[in-house]
Amino acid sequence: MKRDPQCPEECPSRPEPPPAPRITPEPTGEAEDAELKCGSAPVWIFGYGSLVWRPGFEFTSRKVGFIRGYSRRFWQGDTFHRGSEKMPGRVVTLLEDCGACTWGVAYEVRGEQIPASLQYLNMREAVLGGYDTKLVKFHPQEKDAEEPIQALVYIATPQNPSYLGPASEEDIAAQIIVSSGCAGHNIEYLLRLAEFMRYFCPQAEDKHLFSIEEALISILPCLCCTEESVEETASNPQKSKG
Ligand SMILES: N[C@@H](CCC(=O)N[C@@H](CS)C(=O)NCC(=O)O)C(=O)O
Repeated sequence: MKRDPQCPEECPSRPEPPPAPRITPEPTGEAEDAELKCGSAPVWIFGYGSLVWRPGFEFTSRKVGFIRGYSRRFWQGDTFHRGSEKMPGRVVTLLEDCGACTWGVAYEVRGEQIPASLQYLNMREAVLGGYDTKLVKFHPQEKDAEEPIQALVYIATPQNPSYLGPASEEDIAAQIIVSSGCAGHNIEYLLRLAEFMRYFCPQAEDKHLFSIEEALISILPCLCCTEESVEETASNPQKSKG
């Protein structure tokens, strides 16, 4: 399979850093509190799913780029944001995959933004979504970017109770079509991620993502028409089946 040109052919020589300790949003003491709030060091948060188009927290800057050694997969179930207990939706997580790359957005947070963003993401990703935190090396797409940036990433591992694991792209598309939750329809989640990749990372490959989008459009052909029809179908998929 052709690899993304940015990715190494062989596995990265150095193993990834150990998983980040679970970050408690409230600093433990005065010193930590002051450091977090007034510390000059920024924290970078890497998003590769809904975070690329709906971060939901304040940030100082953001960069498009990639992390090595992972593939993005719609293998995490979601019974809150894009699904329900009865009809879980499917959202993305990362699968360790030597030689692969996952493209997304890294957000720089500083000062007061740090505790606020971590508290918000702890609730959205960990408590409601079943994701764990890990530290990874983020490679900005700018050609003149020297060093990779250490970033925090939220990954749903197979051990979390909402993990669904592999399925055919057709079955994943069919599950997405019938799922919606508090944040909106699962169709919107898929299409906005595909739109982000086409617009901001046109050079990147993501066969899994675009195969699911293709399967979804073959089931709901109206989706390839206009933005309005996408909104319309996302809010009322039964009607668009004709
Ligand atoms: N951690 C990934 C995936 C995040 C994700 O999609 N998490 C779900 C939680 S189940 C979410 O935040 N959904 C909000 C939404 O769908 O708008 C990322 O960095 O983007």
